[in-house]
Amino acid sequence: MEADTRTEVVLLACGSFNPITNMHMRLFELARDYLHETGKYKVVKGIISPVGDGYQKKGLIEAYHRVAMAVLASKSSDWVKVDRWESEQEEWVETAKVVRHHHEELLMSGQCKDEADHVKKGKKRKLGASELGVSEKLLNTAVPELKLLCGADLLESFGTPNLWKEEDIAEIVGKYGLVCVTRSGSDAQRFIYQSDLLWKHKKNIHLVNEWITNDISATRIRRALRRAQSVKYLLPELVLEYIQSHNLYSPDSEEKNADVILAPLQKHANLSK
Ligand SMILES: Nc1ncnc2c1ncn2[C@@H]1O[C@H](COP(=O)(O)OP(=O)(O)OP(=O)(O)O)[C@@H](O)[C@H]1O
Ligand SMILES: NC(=O)c1ccc[n+]([C@@H]2O[C@H](COP(=O)(O)O)[C@@H](O)[C@H]2O)c1
Ligand SMILES: [Zn+2]
Repeated sequence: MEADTRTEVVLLACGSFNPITNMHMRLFELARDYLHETGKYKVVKGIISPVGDGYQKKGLIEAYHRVAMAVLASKSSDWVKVDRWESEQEEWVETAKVVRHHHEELLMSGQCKDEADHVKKGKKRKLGASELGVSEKLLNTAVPELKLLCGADLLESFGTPNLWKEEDIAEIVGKYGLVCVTRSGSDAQRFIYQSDLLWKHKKNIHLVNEWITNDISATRIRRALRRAQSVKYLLPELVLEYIQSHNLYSPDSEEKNADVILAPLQKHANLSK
């Protein structure tokens, strides 16, 4: 049998997930199909990372509810999991830092696996310098690549003044890579063409076309809920039951952070002063 030479990939999606929708789950499926069809990649895991309360977006309900709903949504997937780390940070964390955190986690788990393999095979001993070199090389080849998964609106938000730091964008697209799913109202291709930085790293930006267009948005779902309109079939049934049993999304909850400036805008505006 031929060895599988495809590069393993972990997909990380950052966002409010306020609440998580069927489209959020579909992003992962679309991205995986796309990467598999290139013949070069094998997607091994998807991570949903809900943003922390410190993001201070208007209408953003508590992280523990958003995480709980994401966990319920991920029950229907055997490869997409929720990670709480970002949601548990008191202050808002730049996405580049979140990506870095997960990359470190991947490196660590690679190390542990290596360590575990040695223990399993009764090889628990100190490695010599030359062996260490070999084992480090093995380690590097074994660690999957981490890519940020997003919709085209998030990519286009790179152009909003004071929202993203140039060096963060450069790190995300240059060092890790982006998988971006088309979204109606956005023109990702044109946006990449118009940005020198994104153009430079275009090989690292995978644009995925959603042919079965479906512009479900969390904002519209919250709006329908406030108006007591049905949102059935737009989000997982378990998520809908959770929303109903906890009475989430009311006119009051939509007013949360109404008078507050979004954390990245606050942070980066202060830096540029
Ligand atoms: N219908 C969609 N098509 C493509 N990408 C999407 C879609 N809905 C969400 N995304 C992507 O999912 C990620 C998380 O999005 P987010 O939590 O902001 O959801 P949203 O539906 O855009 O919510 P909101 O309306 O509150 O902004 C982002 O990268 C966003 O671009
Ligand atoms: N500079 C940055 O790192 C930066 C700026 C704006 C949004 N984001 C992230 O993008 C995502 C956007 O989510 P929303 O579309 O729900 O606002 C969040 O995860 C947020 O943390 C990152
Ligand atoms: Zn959004």
